[in-house]
Amino acid sequence: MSLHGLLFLSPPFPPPLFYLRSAQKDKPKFLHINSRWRPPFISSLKPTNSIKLPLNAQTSQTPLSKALETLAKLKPFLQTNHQPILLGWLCSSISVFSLSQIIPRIGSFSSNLINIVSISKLRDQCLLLGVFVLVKLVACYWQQAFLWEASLRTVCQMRVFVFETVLEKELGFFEGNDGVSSGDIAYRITAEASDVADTLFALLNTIVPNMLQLFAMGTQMLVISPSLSLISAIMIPFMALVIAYLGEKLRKISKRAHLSIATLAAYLNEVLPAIFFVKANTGELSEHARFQRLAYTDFSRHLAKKKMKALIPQIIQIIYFGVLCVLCVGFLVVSRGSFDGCSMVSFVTSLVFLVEPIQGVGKAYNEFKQGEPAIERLFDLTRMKSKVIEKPDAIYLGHVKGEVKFCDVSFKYADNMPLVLDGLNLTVRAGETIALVGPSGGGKTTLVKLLLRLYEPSSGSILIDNHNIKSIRLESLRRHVGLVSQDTMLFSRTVAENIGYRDLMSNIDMEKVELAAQIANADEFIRTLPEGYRSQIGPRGSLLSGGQKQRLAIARAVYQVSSILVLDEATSALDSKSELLVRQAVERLMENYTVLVIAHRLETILMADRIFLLQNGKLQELSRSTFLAGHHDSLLSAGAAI
Ligand SMILES: Nc1ncnc2c1ncn2[C@@H]1O[C@H](COP(=O)(O)OP(=O)(O)OP(=O)(O)O)[C@@H](O)[C@H]1O
Repeated sequence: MSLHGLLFLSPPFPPPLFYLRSAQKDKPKFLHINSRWRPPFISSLKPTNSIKLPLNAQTSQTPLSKALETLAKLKPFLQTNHQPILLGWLCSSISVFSLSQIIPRIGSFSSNLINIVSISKLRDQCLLLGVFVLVKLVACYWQQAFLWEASLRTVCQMRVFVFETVLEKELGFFEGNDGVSSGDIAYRITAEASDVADTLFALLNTIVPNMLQLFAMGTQMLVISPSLSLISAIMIPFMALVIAYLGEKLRKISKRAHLSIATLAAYLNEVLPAIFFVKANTGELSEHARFQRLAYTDFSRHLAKKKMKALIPQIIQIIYFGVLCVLCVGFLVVSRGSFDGCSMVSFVTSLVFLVEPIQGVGKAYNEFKQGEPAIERLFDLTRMKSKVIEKPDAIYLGHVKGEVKFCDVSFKYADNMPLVLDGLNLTVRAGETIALVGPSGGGKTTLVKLLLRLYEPSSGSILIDNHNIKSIRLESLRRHVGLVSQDTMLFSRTVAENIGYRDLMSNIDMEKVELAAQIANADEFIRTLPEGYRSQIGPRGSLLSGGQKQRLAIARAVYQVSSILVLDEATSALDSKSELLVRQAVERLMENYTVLVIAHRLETILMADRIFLLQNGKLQELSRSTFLAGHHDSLLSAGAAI
């Protein structure tokens, strides 16, 4: 496996809102970069790591405990946004109050209109009615505006929190050891988080206004007929049971729909970046068939979800009105004569207005059940603690000479997997260059991952200048170990931003950028680009040639002023001129750094001070003559890294 995996899900370049874990680890803060747009709430976003989530739930839960657990996850985020929520609810009570004033006024206004009372009285009534209508409309607008702000802000904070947690995960999480593909992660944080915003809005926009209406209409019914109100009230727990049952069904169907769309997104994420390969191998037909299958699965699952959503309100209405009619008719027959027609009309009118909020609550509950899988899947990403943990007393290394020691290092990717490295020992002196060769799958890349502390060794230790890397701050360690990976990971940014990637959050030093480019033999071609160092290089550096990409990657490693460089030499063949330029750049690096090179070219191997063969988890030093005499050919036939 190549180093491609190391950067497979590299963080995207700063979005408008960017969360920085600064050098002072305990003081995270939000920064805004290159963005004119600034959401009004952003200044009040709380640092996300101040949010404490409840512990994850256990298996075998009832729907209610599951719902409560989901709400508990949202609670800390909602609490930080209590202000717009309360303002929204205040507006909703003003709106309900206005409605309660409008309805009787419309009645008396229309009767006055028919009976032609004085014009001035009609005008006053009309004005008052107009004021209440206006207040209701304005309150209704602000209710929705505040509640949308609360929902979207909550989701924005959740996204930042989840992304921060995802970034802190060890590499294994992204390499699929936990079964989550990068496309799936992206889908959860983008589209599914938007679903959560809709769910939150539905909940917040329903609870208080509907409760108020329920209360107002319930009081009116109680005044008209307490016994008939009691009969109607009996229906509520029964209806709650029906709604809960159907809601649980909807949750399961929604979860399947979420999974199918996430699979579709993950598939596209995998196949579109590989379109070059697909076309070169005329794979369009098979990819089309695969996409069609996935799209059809998604279609059928979403259709099932929509049908269920449409069915639920109908079932609720049929049951509610059916049972209520039977009960009311029975009551009227029993209490014949004691209930006049006018009271009956008022009672039924109130009942109709009472059913509306009950249905609203049912709808909101179903929205919640529909959004619950999205919330679960989003927070699932925050589970599983990284095994690579920075010690609280980890030290910051200002300068290192560059001596690297592997002491008895063993490693396997999972308990049920074979050892990739088996009691490996290696000492690289400061300033020395060693070439690592060996058969494909021999563990060369794994060795590098351990040095960068992207994984933890199963046993043994790795030292840099006699400091165990476990006792060094991760940021400091990775600043001292520069990496030029086989698959040069470049981003859709300018040349300067790609070279000065380390300093994107502060100021990129242009002098250093140019110097690094000169060392990497890249300066010349960069100056021929339309805007020089400010030229955009396209997605993944698509506007550059293979050799130019490699030199840019080398320049990036040089820029970071590492003492130790890991070079995973690209296997892709370059034309002889490009190859010479890259080799010259590598030679320059070898003069100033401790270099571990996973070498694929004979010239590079021969440039190294020492050559090591990594095979069956063990390391064996080869003299130049031994290598040339025997191993060169045998390694080539075994598909080795030369
Ligand atoms: N994330 C992973 N999870 C499980 N196994 C892995 C993972 N990454 C690599 N392996 C396995 O570990 C072994 C060593 O892989 P590694 O990538 O270190 O080899 P390599 O020597 O760099 O190979 P190549 O020269 O082909 O790039 C291989 O058998 C590989 O299948």
